Amino acid sequence: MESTQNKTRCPHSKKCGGCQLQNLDYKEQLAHKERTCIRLLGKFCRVEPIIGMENPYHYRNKVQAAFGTTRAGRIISGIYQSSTHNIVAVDSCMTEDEIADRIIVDIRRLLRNFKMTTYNEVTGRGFLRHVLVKRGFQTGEVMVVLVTGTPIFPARNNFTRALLKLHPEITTIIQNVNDRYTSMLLGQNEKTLYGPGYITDILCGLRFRISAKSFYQINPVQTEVLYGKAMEFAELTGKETVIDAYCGIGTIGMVAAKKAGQVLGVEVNRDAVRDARENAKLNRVKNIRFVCADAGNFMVDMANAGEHCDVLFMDPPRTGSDTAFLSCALTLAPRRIVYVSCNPETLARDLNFLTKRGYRAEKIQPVDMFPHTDHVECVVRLDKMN
Ligand SMILES: C[S@@+](CC[C@H](N)C(=O)[O-])C[C@H]1O[C@@H](n2cnc3c(N)ncnc32)[C@H](O)[C@@H]1O
Repeated sequence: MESTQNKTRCPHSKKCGGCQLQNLDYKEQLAHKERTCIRLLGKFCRVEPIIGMENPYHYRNKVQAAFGTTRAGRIISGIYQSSTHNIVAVDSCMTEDEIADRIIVDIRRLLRNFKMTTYNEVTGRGFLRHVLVKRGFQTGEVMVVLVTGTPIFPARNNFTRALLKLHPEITTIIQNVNDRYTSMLLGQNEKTLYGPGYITDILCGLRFRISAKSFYQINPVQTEVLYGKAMEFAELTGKETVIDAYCGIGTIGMVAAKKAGQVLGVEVNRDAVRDARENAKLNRVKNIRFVCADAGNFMVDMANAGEHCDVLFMDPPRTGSDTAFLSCALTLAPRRIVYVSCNPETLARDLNFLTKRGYRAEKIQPVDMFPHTDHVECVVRLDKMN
């Protein structure tokens, strides 16, 4: 009988805790996720077989590493041990982009060469806290964000030059200052040290600009599968008024705009909305506009103004949506809701609300966006009952 152990079992797994399913082979992981979806969502309608990846390794286009110094004075970089601020030294990870991992290792080496320090969260002293790397898998463009505890960057130009010499594939370098005692990775202030301050990537045939603080799906291969299902479920004919709620940089709305009358995107993150507006221009999409607002407040305003919507796409964060949003969605009464979710538990809660108030779940499609972890993405089609 074939072993159920994953052949590339990770040496850091016990301390890191990020890949909860890495001891199962990939087929078993998919079966496990499918069972979770059926347990949580099966009461709403049939759950389709999960769509997995052909190559479920190094799929993450966004990699972040915490930097610190051991008691012996050695600089380390890696991942926080789950639920702690202890850094587990990791140079490569089976889920992360390999180019991004190599850049982070070289930044660590450069710190030593430049005699630069790492930030100490307890004393509030020191320089480098985190490094964030984002790579456009289609374009090859690479963003490096150096998150520092202080705005003062002594050897800035020489450091930037040395990094670019080692990694000419880097297209932009940003310094982000985060001097607060917080678990948030990025601070408010950022300064572009090299390049345009953003990268672009191509998804579903469209080009998207991505800033440091904007959300972009971390597995672009499966995102195309996910969005493909979302569009299939929406069954747009070219005439509809569509809302893309929690729209990020406008990806779902822009794909939908090709087949809709008009699209309105709403997103709370200002940088993401700026990206979304630029993305509409970049792709010459004229039938879309974006509003920077809390999605719940936006829906209340839409409902109060008696606005109309045929199809509502919603893709909230892991916490799911809220009652203000869902109640006003009922008032707007779109004939179809396409709900994209990265958390089947909050999805079940929100489906419970909607299916008790006039909507029926017609299709549920799990997509594996996060191999080796226990996270699973789903797209659901809900139709309004007459
Ligand atoms: C899971 S992401 C989805 C983004 C986009 N649909 C995509 O596929 O790339 C959720 C987005 O919701 C935004 N968000 C979180 N809370 C929000 C709120 N209360 N109102 C509007 N947007 C919110 C986040 O900034 C993030 O961009």
